[in-house]
Amino acid sequence: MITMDDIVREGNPILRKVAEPVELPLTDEDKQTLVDMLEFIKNSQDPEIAEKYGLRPGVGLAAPQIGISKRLFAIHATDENGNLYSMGIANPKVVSHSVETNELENGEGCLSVDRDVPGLVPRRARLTITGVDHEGNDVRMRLRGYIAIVFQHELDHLDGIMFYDRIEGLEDPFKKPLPGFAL
Ligand SMILES: OCN(O)CCCc1ccccc1
Ligand code: NI
Repeated sequence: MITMDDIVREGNPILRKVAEPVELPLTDEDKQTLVDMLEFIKNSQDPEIAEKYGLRPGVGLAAPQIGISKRLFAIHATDENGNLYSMGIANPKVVSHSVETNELENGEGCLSVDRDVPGLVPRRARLTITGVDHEGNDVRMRLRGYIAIVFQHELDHLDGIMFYDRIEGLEDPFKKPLPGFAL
């Protein structure tokens, strides 16, 4: 089972890589990765299991966070209407999105970030994504509200983007100092 020891923390370059698409149909290995990530997220939300194994609760997990630079992530989250999204997705693609943005009023966090980084994280209010789920089925989902935000947090991980990169006016804490002559 995946535990916090398997979760890569900020500073590890894998979190800044653009992850590779996976071959289709899904290999058994990639299916297992999605199943393992989904199991971790469910475990992290179970008070007993989370307590027993010291898991930090999360609603999503992207493969780069467990050291696998592939376009795979898993989500186990309930939206404002009580709809549960519990799935693994391979090669997710945003096929359309709103101009309108939305953000969680308390900002975001990340299992790969062991510190609080306050600030609003602007995200698309609505988006349509396609992909392949952990059972190999094609999926197409129109997302809005909380679940749209969760999906975008995970999608960003596949492109090497961390939530704090999107906080207005926050200098990227890991930006390399520019050579002397640059402003
Ligand atoms: O990448 C997953 N992760 O680090 C766990 C937290 C996910 C998450 C947290 C706040 C808002 C959206 C998504
Ligand atoms: Ni994250």
